[in-house]
Amino acid sequence: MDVINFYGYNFRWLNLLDLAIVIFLIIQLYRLLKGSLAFNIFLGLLCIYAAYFLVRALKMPILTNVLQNFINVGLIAIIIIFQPEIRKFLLVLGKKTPLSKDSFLTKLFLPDRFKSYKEEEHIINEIITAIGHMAASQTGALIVLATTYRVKFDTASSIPIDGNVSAKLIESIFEKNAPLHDGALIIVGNKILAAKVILPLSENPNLPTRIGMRHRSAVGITEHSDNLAICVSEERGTISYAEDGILTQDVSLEELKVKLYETLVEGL
Ligand SMILES: Nc1ncnc2c1ncn2[C@@H]1O[C@H](COP(=O)(O)OP(=O)(O)OP(=O)(O)O)[C@@H](O)[C@H]1O
Repeated sequence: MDVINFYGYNFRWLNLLDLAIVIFLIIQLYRLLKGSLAFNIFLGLLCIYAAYFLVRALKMPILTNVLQNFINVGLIAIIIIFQPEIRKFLLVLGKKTPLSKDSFLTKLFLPDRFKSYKEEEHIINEIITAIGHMAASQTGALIVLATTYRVKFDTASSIPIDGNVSAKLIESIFEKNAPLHDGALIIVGNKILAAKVILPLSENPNLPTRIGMRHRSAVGITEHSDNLAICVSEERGTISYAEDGILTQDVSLEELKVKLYETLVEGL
């Protein structure tokens, strides 16, 4: 009953489900890796798997043996090589579980679901004021808002601040001749944690070629962690933000405000 006959081959429904799940996982992996350097490694691994099945079907014992051993050791290599991508995949998966912070169940049963968001609104207003002034005066800036996970950065080159978020403080840090204006400013909760932070540069070859290091590092810091990075271009005075490795350029202050609400208020 549960066996299907297809051109003389017998399949069970579970075999089809098995195949569908594998195809689904390969498509998800493809979407996750597309555009990154890891994508070429992924294609290389797929070729090795295809070669393995081919030589096995052709009954070539030595090559089958060699490729089989390579695949066995390869599993550990895959975990090491794809560690950032696996992290990102699990992060996305975790966001969609019934107990994640933005799930319906969590919002329903969270004891402080009616709390007011005065503090977050204050932070948003201060950031928007600073970004507005810096965009108008074409002052280059890069701000990272670390949301769920503590952002990891090179503490050796950065300067710890630990000050309350305020427009004046942000603007004075990015003042063109100020000693801390280079690099990124990190905000965690209601605190400016550090300035002059060097961020990892994105290696995504699909980013627009005209963007420089500031925008590329904004993308880089959001590729493997749950952060929002905001840039003001010194060259053009435009505002952009990066999230999940995607750069949205030339946004208005209103659009940025909506994004900040989504990140700091709705994401709670
Ligand atoms: N890895 C990095 N991490 C943080 N900030 C960086 C990094 N690399 C460069 N920057 C910042 O970017 C500035 C240089 O920006 P660059 O002109 O290359 O980029 P851009 O994206 O074209 O920005 P803009 O439009 O403001 O010119 C540097 O002065 C420094 O403050």
